Amino acid sequence: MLSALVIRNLRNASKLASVAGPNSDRIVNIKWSDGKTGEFPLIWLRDTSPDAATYTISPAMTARNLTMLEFDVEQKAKKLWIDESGDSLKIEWESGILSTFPSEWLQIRNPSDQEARKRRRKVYLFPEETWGKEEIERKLKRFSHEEFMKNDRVVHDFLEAVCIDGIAVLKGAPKGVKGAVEDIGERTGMIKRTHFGMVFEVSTKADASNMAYASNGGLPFHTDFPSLSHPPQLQMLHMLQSAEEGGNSLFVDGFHVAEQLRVENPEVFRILTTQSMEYIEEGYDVHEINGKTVRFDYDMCARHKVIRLNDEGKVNKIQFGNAMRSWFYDCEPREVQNVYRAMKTFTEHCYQPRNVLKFRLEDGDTVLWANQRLLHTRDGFKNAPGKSRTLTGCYFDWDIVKSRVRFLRDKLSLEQNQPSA
Ligand SMILES: C[N+](C)(C)CCCC(=O)O
Ligand SMILES: O=C(O)CCC(=O)C(=O)O
Ligand SMILES: [Fe+2]
Repeated sequence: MLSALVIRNLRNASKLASVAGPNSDRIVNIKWSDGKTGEFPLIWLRDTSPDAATYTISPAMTARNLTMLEFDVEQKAKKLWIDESGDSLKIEWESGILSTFPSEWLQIRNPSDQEARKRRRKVYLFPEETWGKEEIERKLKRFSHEEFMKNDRVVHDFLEAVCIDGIAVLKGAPKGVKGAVEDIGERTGMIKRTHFGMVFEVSTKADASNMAYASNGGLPFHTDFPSLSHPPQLQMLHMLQSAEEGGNSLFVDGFHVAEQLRVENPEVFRILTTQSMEYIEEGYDVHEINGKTVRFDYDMCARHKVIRLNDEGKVNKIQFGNAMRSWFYDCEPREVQNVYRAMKTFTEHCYQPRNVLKFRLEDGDTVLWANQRLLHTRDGFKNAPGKSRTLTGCYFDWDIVKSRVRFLRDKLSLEQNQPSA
């Protein structure tokens, strides 16, 4: 939707000076009075025309009315001109439709402006930098739980920090009171349910369904659920009862470790980005769903590369968990030794002091992080008599979290808000 901010900026947009074309490539050339220029494909102008015949824009929906089956991709303009005030480009199409493109509308979307394209790419909320210990200790963002619960701006800033830094902290929820995870979940969007329930509890339990529940020992660095083909993209933990000693939280930026390996150990990087690992998770978990205690049996199996690259060769996913790693290596037997060497080197990098963020969650603190980027763990702990270390937690997926960030940018007319249509 057009936010108040865009409307405000519209009044400040520089004037349109001239329009020429379309040329033989069906490009319309535009000049602004400040000297800026723009190349706009004619068919794109027809397709994105901000008028009610082209788009349905209501509070409940933003959607294109045109169908590709009926859309004439060769259609022509009858007439193109800049209105007298210089505020907008007008196009009258062969079909009779009249389009009006305000100057600011064209500036924001200018396809030949690299800055405009760069600005648009920020809408995906991808991280721009990875971190080591020093960087994250300097920039880790912490917010008040109470403020998060009542102030939308804090929800925005907290979730934005998680998108960019991969981790952020909420401090000081009422101590020892259950429900903080559910409350934060509601402010964030939709909790992602797993075979451990909507909200899980981490404490030492009999018949433990997971290593985190099995003892008060430390755990190895891992991402949660390499056993799933689509592991949750974010994880949250809230401290209900901290240990008397130990039980610290440790995090490492797996994207950072991967970039280190790319430079410092290319052979290990090659193996981890090409050889997939299989993970299994077989057992059952007993938890409550809608007030009923249920036993959920599972036999999960999935395979991933420890480091996944996107089409441009950028690191975009990390999956590793030694407890669930299976026995199967889909490669020649003589290659297996080097696969183990690679996993070992990767793990050693995760533990290097230059990479590790370590802090203690106090009672009432919550941490939310990117589960397909950061590896996490805890160190061993000792409980005070009668006080068993207990956390609650849940998972989210990026679409929901990022949707909330964009929604709040629009609702609060923040500078980072971007148009949908
Ligand atoms: C924390 N818990 C038990 C809900 C899930 C752990 C998933 C994993 O160990 O990969
Ligand atoms: O006990 C902890 O602090 C974390 C345990 C863990 O790895 C998890 O809950 O996923
Ligand atoms: Fe975990």
